[in-house]
Amino acid sequence: MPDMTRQIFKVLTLNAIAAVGLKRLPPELFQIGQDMTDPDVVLVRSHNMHDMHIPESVIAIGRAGAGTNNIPVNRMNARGVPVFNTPGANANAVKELVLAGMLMASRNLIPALRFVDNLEGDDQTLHEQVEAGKKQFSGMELPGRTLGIVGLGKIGRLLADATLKLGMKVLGYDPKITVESAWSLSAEVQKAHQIEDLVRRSHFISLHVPLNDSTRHLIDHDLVACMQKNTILLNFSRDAIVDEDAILMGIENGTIKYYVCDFPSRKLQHQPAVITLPHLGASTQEAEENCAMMIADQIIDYVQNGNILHTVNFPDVTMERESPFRIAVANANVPNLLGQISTCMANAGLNIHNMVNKSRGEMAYTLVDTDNPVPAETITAIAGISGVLMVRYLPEPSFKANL
Ligand SMILES: NC(=O)c1ccc[n+]([C@@H]2O[C@H](COP(=O)([O-])OP(=O)(O)OC[C@H]3O[C@@H](n4cnc5c(N)ncnc54)[C@H](O)[C@@H]3O)[C@@H](O)[C@H]2O)c1
Ligand SMILES: O=C(O)[C@H](O)COP(=O)(O)O
Repeated sequence: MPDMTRQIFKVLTLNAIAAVGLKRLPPELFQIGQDMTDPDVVLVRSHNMHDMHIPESVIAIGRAGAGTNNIPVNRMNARGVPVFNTPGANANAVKELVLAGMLMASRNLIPALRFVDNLEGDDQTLHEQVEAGKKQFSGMELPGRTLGIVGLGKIGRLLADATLKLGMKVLGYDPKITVESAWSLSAEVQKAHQIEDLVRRSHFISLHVPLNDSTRHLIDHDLVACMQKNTILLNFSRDAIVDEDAILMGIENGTIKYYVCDFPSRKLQHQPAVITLPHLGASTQEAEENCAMMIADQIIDYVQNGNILHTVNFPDVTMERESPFRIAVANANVPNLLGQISTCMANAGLNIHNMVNKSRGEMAYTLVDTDNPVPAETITAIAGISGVLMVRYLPEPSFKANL
């Protein structure tokens, strides 16, 4: 059970988080460092946390970015620790880099640059070689071409809007599309019912799905075999969304003209038809600052009020403060747990002022405001209920001093 008398929360940063975000964490409440023992909160970007010991003191992990495949979310589920991320905060940066990737590929810009770099002789000779050599880099234009977007979330939708404005036809595939995404998706995006259908009909294919068990090697030999000749495939999601052997086979047999991605690997290095960037998708000042500010605000609200917005393992649960006394409970989503929590509170003679309970998959989360202070024994009793994963008592600061 977290230490409820703690006045200062220790924040361990595993990557550089933009200063403008860290500054939002009030110094009277948060102590921030890269080398922090027993942290309460971990802030991270792409640092791989899978092999890391995550101390029992941790009550939240904040990913300043979108992908959480570098975080052991299942392990955190078992401990009732929410894993926050910042959906959309870096989406424009990725969209712009995908557009750059499409243009680099459609106009053969990388081999063209290499060609110019290797020219020798005086200006006159250079000029002659340029005019004689440029035809090998003749490209194609985007209007009228079809872009297939796999994953119509924050990035996929922005990319759809931008490419429609460039005159492209856009096909979309997303069997798990959210209601919010569907509402904000342009009506001009045509729906592909199967990914094979999208792949067959697209000149460009761009991947914008999270990496998980169902998307690992989504682009495999079978799907590459469905592609048109000279397809341009863009992957700014994660390396393992594609089977690199299938990509290299597709390049060899002329199915894939370019594979443009953000994830270098030994297999892909020095392949002329592969354009690899060093994981630059979210590396703009704007995206880094947006992510840092968003994650800081979410963490402050969670630490102080128990409110949860934008995690990958908890339901969104927020409740306005109407009373100074609040408990937050993360528990397994099984019958009768709420009843047992209420019983503990009734046993202490506590009147419930307001309460909200939501579940997401196997995780449930409850906020309860009471009219009176919650005794330490009641918190201990709730923590002892089988299935309760984490309990926090969150009195408003002036009441906390009395704990
Ligand atoms: N290169 C970078 O620097 C960079 C930056 C940001 C995000 N990313 C990656 O891009 C991914 C997407 O980011 P986002 O902000 O758009 O996330 P998002 O959660 O807003 O969108 C992901 C979409 O993928 C859909 N999806 C899930 N499984 C699918 C499947 N099997 N087939 C088709 N669609 C599926 C979801 O329904 C959702 O709409 C992130 O998870 C991250 O891995 C990379
Ligand atoms: O998923 C993401 O948000 C991106 O991959 C960005 O990663 P980064 O924060 O390490 O640049």
